[in-house]
Formats: sequence, structure tokens, C-alpha cells
Amino acid sequence: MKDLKLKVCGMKHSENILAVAALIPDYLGFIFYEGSPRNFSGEIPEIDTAIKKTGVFVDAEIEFILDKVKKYNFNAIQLHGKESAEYCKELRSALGQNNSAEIIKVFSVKESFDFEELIPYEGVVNFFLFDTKGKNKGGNGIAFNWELLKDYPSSTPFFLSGGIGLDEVLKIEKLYAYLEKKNKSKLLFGIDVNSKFEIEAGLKDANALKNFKDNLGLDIQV
Ligand SMILES: O=C(O)c1ccccc1NCC(=O)[C@H](O)[C@H](O)COP(=O)(O)O
Repeated sequence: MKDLKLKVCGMKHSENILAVAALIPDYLGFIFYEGSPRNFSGEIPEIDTAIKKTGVFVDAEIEFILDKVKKYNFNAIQLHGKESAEYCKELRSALGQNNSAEIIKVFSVKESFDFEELIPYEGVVNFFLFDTKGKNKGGNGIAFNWELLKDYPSSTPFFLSGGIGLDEVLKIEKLYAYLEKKNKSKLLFGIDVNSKFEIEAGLKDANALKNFKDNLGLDIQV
């Protein structure tokens, strides 16, 4: 059994948050971006403390993020815009020494990606997240070219994202197996899912997520 973390992103409705939280995913994401149909407002019901509540922001003012971190007690902050490494440093320092929130920096990828872009962020953020570049800032429901990750040059662990659904379990397994051969499987830290598990934007299918979670990381022969 592999230790692949699961992040479910784009939660919106209290009852649905509780249904998905009952599966104990490792991360639950709440989007603060008005241009998204998954834009979150309101309250997050009490959920198991093992789940890292994650605020997702797109080029937001640092004050706005701090306000949400304080209000919702976020354990992780996902930066889904064009935030610079300097911005990430400022955010870390603004959070203060007593706040250990993880910072996840997103990069949008399609057919090619210049991994040199990651260099300024090394040691500044906790994780990278690779998502698909599309017409929306996130939640495009399409996969990018994962072959690119076979040459992943960084030592910062990453989340794999973009159009991941039940059909991608085997493909994930194959990427993991490839990285394992290169002693790099620990770098594939987690899988981020969203629109492929939705009944409508922001409303997740808990049964389908359970199925995915049960299959993720099983030692399937590839
Ligand atoms: O999902 C959104 O609407 C969204 C909007 C703006 C910024 C980020 C957004 N989603 C963040 C995520 O982490 C998604 O899980 C990621 O984009 C993958 O989505 P999908 O391709 O639907 O699996």
C-alpha cells in the first residue's frame, strides 16, 4: 500500500462537507475566488482534525488570506494564481512563527513545462501542485501531459492534479511505479481531485470518492 495523500478540492455545502469528511481525506479544499462556481462562503462544519483544511486563493491580497486563515483555521494555503516566490515568502512571514500552515504553490501545465520556474520557490513553499492549464483558473477537468513528471528534477514533493477521476487510478499507479524505479516515488506526495467527482459544481459524490480512495495506492500490478 502506497502512502499517497488525497486532497478533495472545491467543497461548498455543509452536509456534503460532512459526507466527504467522513471518508477522512488528507486535505479538503475551499476556494476563495469569485470567478469560480465553487467559490466558498459561509461556515465550515466541525470535521476530523486529521483532515487538513486548505484555503485556495488566486492572486489574493495577503491580508485577505490572513483573514480567512484566522476565520477558518486553515492548515494549508494553496496559491493558484501567478504568485511570485517573493509573495510566498511575504505570506510565510505574515503568517508568523506560530502558524505552521503549509503553503502549496500551483503551476499550470499543458504539453510542456519549464521546471526552472520552480527554482525560486524551492525551500520557500512546502509543496508544488501541478494542474492543467485551461480556460478556467482551476477545475478544468482535463489532464495535462504527465510524461513531463517522469523527469521531475526538484526535491520538493508535489500533488498531481487536473482531470483526475476513477479512470486515472491505473495511470497514477504507472507514474508511481516509474518514479519508484528512480527512487523518487516519495516526491509524488498526493493526488488532488475535483470536478470529476461532482454531481454539480461544488457538490461532491461521496460514494465515488470512497471508491477512488479505496483504490488509490493499492498495489495494482502495472
Ligand atoms: O475548481 C475551481 O473552480 C478553481 C477555481 C480557481 C482556482 C482553483 C480552483 N480549483 C483548485 C483545485 O485544486 C482543483 O482541484 C484543480 O484545479 C483540479 O481540478 P479538476 O481538473 O476539476 O480535477
